[in-house]
Amino acid sequence: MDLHMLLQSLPFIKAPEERYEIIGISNNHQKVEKGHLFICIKGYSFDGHEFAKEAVNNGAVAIVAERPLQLDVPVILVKDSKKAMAILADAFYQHPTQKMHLIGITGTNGKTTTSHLVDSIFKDANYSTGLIGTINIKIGNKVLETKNTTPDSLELQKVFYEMCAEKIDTGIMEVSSHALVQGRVNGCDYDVAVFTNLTQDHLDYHHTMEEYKRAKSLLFSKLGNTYSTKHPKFAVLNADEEVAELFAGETSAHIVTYGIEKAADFQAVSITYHSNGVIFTLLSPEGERKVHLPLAGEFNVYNALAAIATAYVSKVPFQSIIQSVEQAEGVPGRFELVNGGQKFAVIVDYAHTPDGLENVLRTIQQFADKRVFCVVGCGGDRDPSKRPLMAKIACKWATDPIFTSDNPRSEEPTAIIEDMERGVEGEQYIVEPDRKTAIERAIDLAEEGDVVLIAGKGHETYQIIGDKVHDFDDRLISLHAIQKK
Ligand SMILES: CC(=O)N[C@H]1[C@@H](OP(=O)(O)OP(=O)(O)OC[C@H]2O[C@@H](n3ccc(=O)[nH]c3=O)[C@H](O)[C@@H]2O)O[C@H](CO)[C@@H](O)[C@@H]1O[C@H](C)C(=O)N[C@@H](C)C(=O)N[C@H](CCC(=O)O)C(=O)O
Ligand SMILES: Nc1ncnc2c1ncn2[C@@H]1O[C@H](COP(=O)(O)OP(=O)(O)OP(=O)(O)O)[C@@H](O)[C@H]1O
Ligand SMILES: N[C@H](CCC[C@H](N)C(=O)O)C(=O)O
Ligand SMILES: [Mg+2]
Repeated sequence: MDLHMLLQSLPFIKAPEERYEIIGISNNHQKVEKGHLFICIKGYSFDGHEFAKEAVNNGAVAIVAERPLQLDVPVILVKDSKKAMAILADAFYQHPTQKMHLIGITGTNGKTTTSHLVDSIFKDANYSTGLIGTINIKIGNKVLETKNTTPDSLELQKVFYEMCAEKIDTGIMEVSSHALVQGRVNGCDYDVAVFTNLTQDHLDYHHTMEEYKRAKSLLFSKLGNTYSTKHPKFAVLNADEEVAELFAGETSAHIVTYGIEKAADFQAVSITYHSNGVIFTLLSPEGERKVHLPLAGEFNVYNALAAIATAYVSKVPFQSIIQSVEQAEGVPGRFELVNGGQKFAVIVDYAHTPDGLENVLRTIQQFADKRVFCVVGCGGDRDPSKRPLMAKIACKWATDPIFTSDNPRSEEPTAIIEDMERGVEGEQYIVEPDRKTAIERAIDLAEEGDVVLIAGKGHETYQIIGDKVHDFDDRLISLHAIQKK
């Protein structure tokens, strides 16, 4: 694309007089190829401006920067290069999200599960979908690995461009609070924005719940307020969450609600819980309907309601929605049962927040008749204030809590466990910092009728200790332990 044409998307920018053909955009100097535009981002760990020279050596023909740089190629100065990157990426990839139906899902817990439910509903109704989230990115049948739940604007718009090329009609994505604050989703033209819930997490980054709430609200405040040729827009909100009212007030989109406790457009009543699922009556604009959800736990009723409402406002036929929800498959690492022929249940679950852990343990309580083992740790370099809370919840709901490591990252594993122990004075628990040994211990101790919950890492196939990434999969390790037993 011609640089002049590309820069038209940024107002008040002085473009160089010469003409340059831009064949790609990069914000990492290692990914720069000949003919690229390099965007200097001042990040949390590095300052991209310091790599501008190397980017030029690697073939960059122009630079976008926040401060003047002495280089042999044109330097285009902007006030905020992260914001500029989102605008340029959207323009370079020809505004891909304006060409598809786009669904964004935010909230502390349930984004991955809800997005998978929405994805299968659309697929079952013969839509062609793209899915972006924690586990991976899917473009039709193609699967891409990803570092973040929500990629940066450059990667994101490129993925949407590829989706358009593959004739994907519906994009479904998880939108993290980090992404909202960092403008990774600027330029995304959402049709439906979905809110799951808000409970404590990420206070290391957002500092206060007020700030965290404000971050989440951005998905709704921006919905329907930007220029878009796609109408109508919908905000799908959890009526049982206090902040939903605030989000409703901030958007000009249509509001659709779902919930259990309060009256809502899509409400579940007469709920009965079983070990392998939930049966409820759905009250909806289409009338009353009994639903057999094959996923356990009240939290999955919320996820299913959010998915049903999202598909409904997207005009997927109601009959098809319900049929699909009733055949829902579990999401990897979410309440995933490990079966090695043993006489006790082993569940691997991605619960890594106080609310997530409490929900999953409460769900287990509904069917457990004997002991409940809970192997749990907390991630390093993440919100330390959730550590004592998660330990307390483990001791409240499990008969046999075992505190261990999650991904310690740069922190000392025993120091993280000490933080956890501050929440549980006088309680009975086992400490085993080595996660593999902790899992083996729980499985070794478990007897017929017991339940072993292995929480926190779900689908992850690695463990980060220091800056080393080791192969580690809770599901494989527990399966081997069962087989050894
Ligand atoms: C704290 C945080 O959010 N960091 C994110 C941020 O990185 P950053 O701005 O700090 O980038 P940086 O590493 O300082 O680099 C700055 C610039 O220099 C460039 N650079 C850097 C090094 C080099 O050798 N050459 C070079 O050109 C980089 O490409 C970049 O353009 O922007 C990057 C691109 O978007 C993200 O990958 C990165 O996520 C890190 C890996 C991370 O762990 N983030 C977590 C906290 C996160 O975002 N989590 C949420 C999910 C949370 C949830 O559960 O809800 C997520 O969406 O994943
Ligand atoms: N609606 C919900 N409310 C509360 N807890 C939930 C809900 N849905 C799932 N959980 C719990 O939270 C864990 C994570 O669920 P899921 O992966 O769907 O959330 P997420 O929002 O995508 O998380 P992340 O922010 O890490 O990507 C699950 O394993 C389960 O224990
Ligand atoms: N998206 C979350 C995932 C946490 C998963 C847990 N296993 C950990 O590493 O803390 C985060 O980055 O905070
Ligand atoms: Mg997720």
